[in-house]
Amino acid sequence: MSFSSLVSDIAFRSAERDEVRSQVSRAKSYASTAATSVSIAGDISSQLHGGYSHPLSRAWQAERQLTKSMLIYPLFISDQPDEETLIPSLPNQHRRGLNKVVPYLTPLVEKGLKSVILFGVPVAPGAKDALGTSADDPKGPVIKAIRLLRRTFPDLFIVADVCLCEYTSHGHCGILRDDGSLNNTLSVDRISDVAMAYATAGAHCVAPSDMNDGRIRAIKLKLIEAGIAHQVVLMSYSAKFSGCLYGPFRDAAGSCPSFGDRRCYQLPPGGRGLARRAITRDINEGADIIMVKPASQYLDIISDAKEIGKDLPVAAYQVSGEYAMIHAAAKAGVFDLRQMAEEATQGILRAGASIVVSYFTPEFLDWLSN
Ligand SMILES: NCc1[nH]cc(CCC(=O)O)c1CC(=O)O
Ligand SMILES: [Zn+2]
Ligand SMILES: [Zn+2]
Repeated sequence: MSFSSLVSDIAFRSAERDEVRSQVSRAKSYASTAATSVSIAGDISSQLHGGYSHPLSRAWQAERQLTKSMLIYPLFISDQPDEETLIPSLPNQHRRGLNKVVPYLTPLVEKGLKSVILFGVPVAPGAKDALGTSADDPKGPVIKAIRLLRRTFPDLFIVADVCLCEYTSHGHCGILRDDGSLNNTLSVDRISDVAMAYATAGAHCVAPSDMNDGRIRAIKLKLIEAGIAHQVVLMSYSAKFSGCLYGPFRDAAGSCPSFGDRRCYQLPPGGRGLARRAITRDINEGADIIMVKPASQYLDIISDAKEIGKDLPVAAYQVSGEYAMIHAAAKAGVFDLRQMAEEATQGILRAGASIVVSYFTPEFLDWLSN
């Protein structure tokens, strides 16, 4: 150290010491009058930095820390057993046939993967019709995958997404009337049959994402009637908003509607009140878990869900568009991928979720220690 820098260092230190001394004396005099003065007490409590000066004390600031058991990983199961196709708009994610799924999952399960959610992708010609018949085909990809995964990975928690859009020729999430609108009664009947087929095949959890009115009640009643309600979790996509964030998923699942859109059954992005009503309704109809989707654009809805359903776990689906956006921005040098993935997830947990459906799950298995 040169003489001049030593001098300035000493000067700095003594200035620092003076500052500390004056802080202490200020704090003492404030403390003696604190009982009578709110603003003075406020000055003492303005000293926050000490509370999070260590990595551990920083971690303690979060109500919930992400752990591997909070993550559900979405899988696209093709009806072509040997298929393994990269989905261009969904970085690093593939459509896989049954023969490719187990080799892919084995190392992930070893790293602590706890749960997957299954989406069927029928690509065989003629696999789609107006009623979505292939959704609960016992030889279809989802039912076969449920059985295979239960057998191969006894500790893996299997969620089956329940919807018709991947299986209908028109790509809508239910059965249509002649005028192209959803026939709610027929749709609910069909959706609840599909949920039952997945539950009987061994899914630990069925998750209807169709947004037809009354499907939670219908599914719960069928589960009760069949005597399996005690062993199947019913997770409702209660607050599912329409918008532009499902694009890559629709590429992956081939479920883009052939006409119209999903605005009549998915919620309008501004519909906070409607979301609250849907959440309340689904709780009353027997949902065990409430899901909000998308996640980062709807953090207020996640927090509403936690407030309305105090006694239920809340799940958030960080959807394909959110995931693709983070990848694109990271690639453009806007931020570091890992840091953003962690920050987005932290926001989702902070809002009130304790379950996160995320395409980042394989990365988190590497990044997390528990
Ligand atoms: N009912 C279909 C369904 N189930 C899950 C997603 C979206 C998941 C994602 O974007 O990652 C969708 C898309 C949609 O409603 O079009
Ligand atoms: Zn679906
Ligand atoms: Zn659907």
